[in-house]
Amino acid sequence: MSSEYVPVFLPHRESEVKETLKHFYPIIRGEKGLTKTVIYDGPTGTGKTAVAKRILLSLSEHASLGKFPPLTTSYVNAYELRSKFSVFRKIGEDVGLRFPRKGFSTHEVIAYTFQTLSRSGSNLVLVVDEADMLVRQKEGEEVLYVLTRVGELLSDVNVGIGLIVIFRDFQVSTESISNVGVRSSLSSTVIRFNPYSSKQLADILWYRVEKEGAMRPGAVGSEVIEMIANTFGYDHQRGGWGDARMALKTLYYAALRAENLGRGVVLPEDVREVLNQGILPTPFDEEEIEKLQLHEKILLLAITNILLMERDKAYVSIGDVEFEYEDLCNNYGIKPLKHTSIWERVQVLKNKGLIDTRVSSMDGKGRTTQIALPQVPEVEYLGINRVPLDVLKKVLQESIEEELRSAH
Ligand SMILES: Nc1ncnc2c1ncn2[C@@H]1O[C@H](COP(=O)(O)OP(=O)(O)OP(=O)(O)O)[C@@H](O)[C@H]1O
Repeated sequence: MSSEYVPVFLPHRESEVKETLKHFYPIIRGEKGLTKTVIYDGPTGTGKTAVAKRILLSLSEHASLGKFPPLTTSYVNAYELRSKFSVFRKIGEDVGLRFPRKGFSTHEVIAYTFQTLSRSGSNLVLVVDEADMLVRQKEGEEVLYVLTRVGELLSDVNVGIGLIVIFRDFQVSTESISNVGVRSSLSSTVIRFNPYSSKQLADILWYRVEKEGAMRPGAVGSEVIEMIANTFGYDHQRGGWGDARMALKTLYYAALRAENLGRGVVLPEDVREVLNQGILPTPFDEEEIEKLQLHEKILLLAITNILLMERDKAYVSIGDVEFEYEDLCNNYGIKPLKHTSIWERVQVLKNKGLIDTRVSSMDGKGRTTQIALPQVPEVEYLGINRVPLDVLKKVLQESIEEELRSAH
């Protein structure tokens, strides 16, 4: 049930898998000297990463059995690897090379990596996840530039590259790309991942329970599955999240509750309790929060603290957030970041779907950025619509303290 798990079965995403493979066919067949790019675009929890990772796993399994010409696969997460050097070092590692942190230039890492692939006659299928982060910086644009033009940039290299670039909001992200070459190389095939309907979420939950063996057979019934699927399913008229991650996490927490109470069966009551306490039906997934960098956690805690103090407000100003953030840094005994870095981190949190921002004009005083936490979806039959701020606060505090402890 972990977000990191790559499911074997991906119901309702068969056509996306098929379309990607069709596009990559020349690369899989061993053709050299070309890059085939596919863009995945869609909101959070719609299966983009799961599909991409499943494709990598299947391709590398087939290649290792000798069913295809040699093929290397690689996955990079642009959010976790924030520099051009780290991205290419990870690709190099997946190719089987080891680069120390110091001593190699980015260009050398790129050259060695692709020369090694070329010499071994292998093609590369690469996933670049969370690319929204990448294209915000010039360095990030360069990553895509290099990947789409390896053949031109390195004359002694002859490889075929299949590239999946994953965006949460492709249109908005590409507007910020300044390099015309990068922009045109991304104007290729775009596969759109739509939010899941209730019916689709129910299938996904059933597959996870029965086919992937996440739970003991009989531990969960259709009432529970439908309750969760209906809560998070997307509908054209009603809207909704359509997010499989939230649906799976809710089932997971409901099962944990049942287990803690010594019960072998998940009941609607467990689901209701999870939704009521707001343990998860928001993007505030503990696994996601753990992955944030220290200052992002502190910023999120600052936003949470202000919202807890001013419960009638939905939005807080970035100025207030900065004050609270500096106070927290002082309390934790660490140096706060400067204004522009804070701004960048706010964009990171926004990109991760952890906060919403809007720009408002303050009676002639100029424009200011306002920040909010996304709301829990309206769950009519439960009458809930609130963000679990105290839960979030506790998770953040524990995570920050743990990180500071382990740094000492
Ligand atoms: N069709 C599906 N079948 C089974 N599990 C799925 C399916 N779609 C998504 N999931 C599961 O839902 C969770 C979220 O999916 P995933 O991480 O792929 O979403 P995403 O679109 O990449 O989201 P994000 O933009 O937040 O990274 C994962 O645990 C994944 O395994």
